[in-house]
Amino acid sequence: MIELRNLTKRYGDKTAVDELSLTLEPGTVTGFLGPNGAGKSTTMRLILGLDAPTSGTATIGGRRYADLRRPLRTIGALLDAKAVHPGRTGRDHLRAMARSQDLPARRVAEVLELTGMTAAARRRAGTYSLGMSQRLGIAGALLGDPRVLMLDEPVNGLDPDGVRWIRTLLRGLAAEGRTVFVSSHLMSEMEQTADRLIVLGRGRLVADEPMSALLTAGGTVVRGPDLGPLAAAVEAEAPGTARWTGDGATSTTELTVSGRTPEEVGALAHRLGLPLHGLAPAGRTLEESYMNLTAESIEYEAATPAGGAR
Ligand SMILES: Nc1ncnc2c1ncn2[C@@H]1O[C@H](COP(=O)(O)OP(=O)(O)OP(=O)(O)O)[C@@H](O)[C@H]1O
Repeated sequence: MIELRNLTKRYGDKTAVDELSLTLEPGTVTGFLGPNGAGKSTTMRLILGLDAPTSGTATIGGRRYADLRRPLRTIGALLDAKAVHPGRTGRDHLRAMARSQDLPARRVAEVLELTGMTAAARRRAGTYSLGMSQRLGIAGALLGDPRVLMLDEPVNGLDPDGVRWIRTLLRGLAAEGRTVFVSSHLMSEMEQTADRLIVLGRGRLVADEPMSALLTAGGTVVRGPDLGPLAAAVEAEAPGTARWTGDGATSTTELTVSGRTPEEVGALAHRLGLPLHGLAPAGRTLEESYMNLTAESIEYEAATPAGGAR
């Protein structure tokens, strides 16, 4: 179990993590999402004691990382797959890790097998592709057979086969009663892997929900050639509930209206005499729910293309 209590990290006047309180439970895969710069990696570094919190605490099974005698037996982590000595073979890297934690050498062969890295184990890590480095990183995280796994973007660089493999692996680890905490930007992947989602925005908790709740989040997506009057009418009645969500690539605009059913939005469009091309409940995919949740907290946003929907 991982517990964060009012965890805060400031770099100068930048607050990377802001009063974050969470409990991550055994037996579940918890997904960690948020826009670039939201503070996900910083949170993970604070849990591993790689950075000191400005205030608040992060504990694993009730103890700070620094107080764990053999940390790899308690928590396995993958933060940066390329943080391996390039001149060392994958096997030597894992052997050194195993020795430092008094783990039996046979465990190295086991995790190499588990991650499909046996054949590449005698090659130098510097020659590995990103996907192979990710696998080696996961092998390292599993080495101590820990009850808690924490992985930062583990599917980054993996081929479709690898993506499916890690999904099955993480689900299996949670089914064994382990605590699995995993960040990703791949919504469709998270939708299939995580039981619970934690969304961070500008260092703060934006949402902490079971996946099932996020996938059935209310609201309506409406599409049509000219939804400006509809957006204005919705905003006049309930400010902050209408949001342009189309990509601006076609002449059809798309509006997401929170807190209203398709029937209500359809009736309003009818009263305004607006033609519609589509009307459907919102939040049916994780990506839609996520975009709604993080709209306010995106720091690094690309400009909408000229003539776009915004
Ligand atoms: N060592 C540091 N010194 C100064 N600022 C930092 C440092 N580490 C992180 N930050 C800042 O803290 C904020 C959070 O960064 P962090 O890397 O935790 O975000 P993230 O959610 O992991 O982003 P991404 O999805 O892009 O990986 C950013 O504004 C970042 O610039």
